[in-house]
Amino acid sequence: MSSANPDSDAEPGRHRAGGPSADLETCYVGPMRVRRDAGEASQTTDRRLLEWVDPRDKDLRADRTIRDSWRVLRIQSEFVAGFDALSEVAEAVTVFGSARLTPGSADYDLAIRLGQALGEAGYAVITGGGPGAMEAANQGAWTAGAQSIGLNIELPFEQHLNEWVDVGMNFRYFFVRKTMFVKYAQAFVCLPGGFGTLDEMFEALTLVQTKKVVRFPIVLIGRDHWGGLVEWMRETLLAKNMISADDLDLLYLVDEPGEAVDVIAAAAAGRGGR
Ligand SMILES: C/C(=C\CNc1ncnc2c1ncn2[C@@H]1O[C@H](COP(=O)(O)O)[C@@H](O)[C@H]1O)CO
Repeated sequence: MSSANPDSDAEPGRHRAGGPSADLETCYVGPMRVRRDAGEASQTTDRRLLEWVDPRDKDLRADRTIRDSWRVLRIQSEFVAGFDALSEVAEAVTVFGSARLTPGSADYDLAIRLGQALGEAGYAVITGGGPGAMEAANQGAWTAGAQSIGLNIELPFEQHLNEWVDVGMNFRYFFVRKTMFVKYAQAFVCLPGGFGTLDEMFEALTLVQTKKVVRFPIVLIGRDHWGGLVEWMRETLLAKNMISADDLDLLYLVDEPGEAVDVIAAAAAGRGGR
């Protein structure tokens, strides 16, 4: 492996006796599918990008400069690939939600129904391409005959695009993937979820609050899950004047997929859409 190419550690052509070994993990490094041992696999591209380098070490600092310059090209190429893959997507809604939902649970079923309702309303559905809510929303979209898009991310463990995705891409960089979630959607719907979903929801919220994004609503589906958080925003953040009352209006709390579709359609109509 060239030291000037810090993220390309697939080492093609390395031979091992005895064929594929059980202690190797299959994972994706950007678009590449590779088999590596667990230690190597935990070294994701994002982790290498954000790795701390001791600033007291002059040689390490110099090495970092070269590596980061090279890295910019890879980031650039990931943007190009993402723009190319998604430029033909028509009207789309990005759906976020827990990777840990299990088939048969009420929230998983809600995610399927949401994907289907969005698809039947004519929207392509974009998800993180993983398991749980993502897989369920993709299933719903696929069942409705809508475009079902999955934007996966390199993680430190085995990771596959779910089987319901018909346009899929594996990203190395979190922030590149996040750009695609926003750029090709006209609304976000957040299903019940944990830290990942909260991160995505708050990023969307700050983009809208700061008017970096002006075109879309953020719908939180599942009052049981989201109601407490919105209440905390009102009782704590608003009460302490850390947000304004208008900011709370950026979030739409609903329970049913049909209500989410209505909010999105109304927002589209308000900005001269369909
Ligand atoms: C934890 C598990 C799988 C992880 N796989 C993921 N694949 C793709 N996208 C993911 C994954 N995990 C999180 N995300 C993104 O964050 C959101 C969900 O995070 P949460 O913490 O589960 O709420 C989701 O919208 C994705 O974009 C299965 O064991």
